[in-house]
Amino acid sequence: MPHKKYIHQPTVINDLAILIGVNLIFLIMFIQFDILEWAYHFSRQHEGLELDEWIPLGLTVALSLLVFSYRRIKELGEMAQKLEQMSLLDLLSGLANRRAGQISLLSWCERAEQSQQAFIVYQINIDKFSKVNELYGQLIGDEVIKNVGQRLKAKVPAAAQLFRWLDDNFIIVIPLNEVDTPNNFAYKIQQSINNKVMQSTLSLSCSIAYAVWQKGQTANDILYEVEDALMDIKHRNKQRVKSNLKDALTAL
Ligand SMILES: Nc1nc2c(ncn2[C@@H]2O[C@H](COP(=O)(O)OP(=O)(O)OP(=O)(O)O)[C@@H](O)[C@H]2O)c(=O)[nH]1
Repeated sequence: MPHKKYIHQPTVINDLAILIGVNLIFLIMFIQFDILEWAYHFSRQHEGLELDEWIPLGLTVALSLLVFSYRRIKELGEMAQKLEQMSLLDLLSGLANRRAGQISLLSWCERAEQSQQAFIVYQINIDKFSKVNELYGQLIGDEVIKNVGQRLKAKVPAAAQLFRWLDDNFIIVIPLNEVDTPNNFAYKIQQSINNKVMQSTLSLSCSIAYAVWQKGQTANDILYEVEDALMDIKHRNKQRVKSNLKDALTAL
């Protein structure tokens, strides 16, 4: 059975109210005009119409339609659930996508605000990825993205989350207490990517920026911060790690 969030509650309440109202009117009519008694006599007087067969048949058809509708509603709910899951997945890498990340970051900020437990957002960008496409073709480029995604996944602990953000960018959100030092974690990630890819001659490197959540920061604030840091190192130099660590630690 799909989760109740996939059932549109206001229309359910509306429809139930209408059904109850209509059935109450029928009930009053049945009592007022002795409908069953009348139907019984009518069917006796008009044996040829076979009403004693048609009426029970009508009831079983109504019951069947009820079961049929219930099963279709259930199917629709399950489909909505699957569509929602698909809308949160990046089809190429199989990782959670940017939409999932944006939704999830809101909860990270909310939880951090309540518990004062900081977290870190890392943004990882493959250096000169467009060259991979140019030299080896888009399909190999796709394989590289998948491969990098798998390497990152292997480095991400259960308490953290990994997203394919955009193009050749990935985001990792991790509680601050899950890393020995934020820089070390960044270097570990960098090492796992700065390698030959898929046993080929193709070698990759990446740039990483990170921002430590500070009290009062919204999801957008921290995303701007990490993106800004990444742009900065991309413009200056590749294969670097940049962060707001000093500011964040003093603010905690
Ligand atoms: N094969 C493949 N390529 C993609 C995909 N998504 C984005 N790209 C390509 O990734 C490239 C991203 O390149 P850019 O962000 O411009 O820069 P870059 O070449 O990585 O250079 P720097 O970021 O400056 O190091 C573009 O050429 C996009 O066409 C994808 O899903 N598959």
